[in-house]
Amino acid sequence: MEFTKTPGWLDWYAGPAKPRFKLPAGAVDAHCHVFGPGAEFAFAVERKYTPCDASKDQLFALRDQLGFDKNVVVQATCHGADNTAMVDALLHSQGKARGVATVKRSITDQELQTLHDAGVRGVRFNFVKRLVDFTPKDELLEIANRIKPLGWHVVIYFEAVDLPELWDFFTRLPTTVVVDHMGRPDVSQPVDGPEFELFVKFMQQHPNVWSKVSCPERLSVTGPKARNGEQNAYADVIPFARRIVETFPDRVLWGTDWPHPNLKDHMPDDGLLVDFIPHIASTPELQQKLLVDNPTRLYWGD
Ligand SMILES: O=C(O)c1cc(C(=O)O)oc(=O)c1
Repeated sequence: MEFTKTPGWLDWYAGPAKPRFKLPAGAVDAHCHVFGPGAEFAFAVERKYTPCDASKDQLFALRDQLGFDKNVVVQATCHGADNTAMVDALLHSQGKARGVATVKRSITDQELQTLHDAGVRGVRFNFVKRLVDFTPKDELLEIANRIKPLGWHVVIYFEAVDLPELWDFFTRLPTTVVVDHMGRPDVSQPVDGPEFELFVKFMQQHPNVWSKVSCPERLSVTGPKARNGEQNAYADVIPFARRIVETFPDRVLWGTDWPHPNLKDHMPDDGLLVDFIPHIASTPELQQKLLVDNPTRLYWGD
């Protein structure tokens, strides 16, 4: 099938810099996606955007260029609950990729087992209204209870302003819960202001909650952008990510978010995004946990 990209769509950055920061051996890019290719893996009818293609081979080339060992491929909303493209990436990764799927309550036990055998270790629940239609909470809770015996976790994506309303639901989830992109804080507010304090409290009170300290390019208001060799990109996000890494060193993950869906302003150079990591995990010990130990435990623990 032929697809026309959403107007204004920014394609991923070709030819990223070799990072100056040398990733530790066994490092995992724990949040990235594949898009299609649309001609092979059609985008979902219910999608809210139509991206450029971003294939598994292009993802694996990026992995090698940046110096990562492995990937966690998260089902992108443009593929809805059709996990075929993501699973195809896992199956062609030679054990170097795990996945997070989107499933509906109609999924059978056999289908769940097939996803598990391919390398899926979690499901994603999305509450960002511009990306997905609403799914009833009882359906999500039912799914969470069904994936728990497989040893999977739940990945949640939401905006910081919605945390109060979603709190009761999140805290009822029976599995490990991984928050995408630090719950999307408004980084123009103080790092010790009420909004981010609520997120810290969420993690403090619930030891099953982890966070990805990813997507500075989405959260930053002031920049500077990770382009043209910039070594001090997204300065306004650093205090937020650093606080989470230093307070919860054993419950944090990092990912590129390649191919960076729905960016409006600029497309980062993924090599320079890797150079952002030492600003938020400032010691070799914190880097080892963030990039190797935590993702390996969560995704390759079995
Ligand atoms: O903020 C976004 O637009 C976004 C979208 C998706 C997706 O469409 O799956 O995933 C992300 O991690 C972030």
